[in-house]
Amino acid sequence: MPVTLQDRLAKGLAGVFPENERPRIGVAVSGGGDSMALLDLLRVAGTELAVVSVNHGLRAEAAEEIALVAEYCARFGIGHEVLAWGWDGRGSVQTAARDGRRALISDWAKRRGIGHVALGHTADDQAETVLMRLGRGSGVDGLAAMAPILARDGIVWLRPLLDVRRAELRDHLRQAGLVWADDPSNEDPAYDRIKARRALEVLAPLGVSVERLTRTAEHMARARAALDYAERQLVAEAVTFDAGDVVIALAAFDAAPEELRTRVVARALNWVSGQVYKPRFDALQVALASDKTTALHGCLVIRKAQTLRITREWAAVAGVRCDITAAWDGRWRLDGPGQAGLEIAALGEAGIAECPDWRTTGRPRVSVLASPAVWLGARLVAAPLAGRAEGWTARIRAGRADFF
Ligand SMILES: Nc1ncnc2c1ncn2[C@@H]1O[C@H](COP(=O)(O)OP(=O)(O)OP(=O)(O)O)[C@@H](O)[C@H]1O
Repeated sequence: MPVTLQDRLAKGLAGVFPENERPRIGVAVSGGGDSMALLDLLRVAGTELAVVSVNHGLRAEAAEEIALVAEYCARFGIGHEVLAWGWDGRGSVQTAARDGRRALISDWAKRRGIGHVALGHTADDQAETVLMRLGRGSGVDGLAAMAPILARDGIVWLRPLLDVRRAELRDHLRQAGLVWADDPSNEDPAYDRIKARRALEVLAPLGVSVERLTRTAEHMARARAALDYAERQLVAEAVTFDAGDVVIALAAFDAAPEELRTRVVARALNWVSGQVYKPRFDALQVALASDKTTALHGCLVIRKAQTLRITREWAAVAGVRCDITAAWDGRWRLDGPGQAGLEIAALGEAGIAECPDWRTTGRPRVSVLASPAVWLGARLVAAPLAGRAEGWTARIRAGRADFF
């Protein structure tokens, strides 16, 4: 029996939900061919759906394209919502639109109690992504390209059509007598994605194809899973958490391969700084090779005889101030005898001068300087991580639990 698109969709969704559970899922549909086909395939499969479209307000035709989605949903009695996005003029418009769409859709899903949202990315998108990333010199993570299942922004994103060719979805739409919109920017050679599409044709004599590049992505995803596994073992062996710092025991660390060492330190830098973007690889290599303290990614990497300590850089938090009830630097909460007007700010030079016992913490001075303290205006009230608690305690997100 031939394998149908329905079978391949089912394969793309295999294992996402427990056997007898078929919750309502969200589908992000632009009115383009890929997501319209995804919508139709999911509906025919009997999935309970809620559909969302985002109007980026960038092209006059967007409203008409979304009207196609609305018509489809009305015809089949499926709930459909349109969310509007506006550009604040910052950064690249494409990146801002994509990030904005992601945030709007995930918020929408959470509001509606929807845990999963399906996207219409195809094998062609995946292959183009691999090629673009090759062009940027990406490593294993980048070449693993788009994940079929990804928990992010508080929901799970699904890409059940990553194995299906764009042309097959167009055929499906034609056979089903459905209309879709072709976004004219999908032909604009100014975009990297379109350049990648053309490059694929040029590289065909070398044997490069969508099938082979998607296979590369799958292979890289497996390699990444193996690296994750090894990284967790190294963390279990070598990493401890000390008042918001990450401390790496060099005995176990130095014996590990370079790829694992850089991954662990990159993760530690993100955990301490709260940044989501990874530190630059070359800067990371410099920091790891140095026997001195290095500033990187809003942190200090401090090498001692037996340990590598990653601590918050005081300069990066010197201006960070918040109300006593808020999370300071995105990760610290302070509890104690409250009074009006208290704020949290870094201890800093002014504060440490008033904490004669800071050495009892056993932590380096630079780490203590960047620790959260309670202030009333310019007066230091308490410094729970610098030996001057005054009834205050400092809490941080769980260490090992959310390191990964
Ligand atoms: N404006 C939008 N509103 C809702 N979902 C969208 C929108 N744009 C993209 N998506 C979702 O993200 C997926 C990938 O979008 P992208 O623009 O990269 O691909 P595309 O090839 O243009 O897809 P499509 O043909 O479905 O628009 C789409 O398949 C769809 O699920």
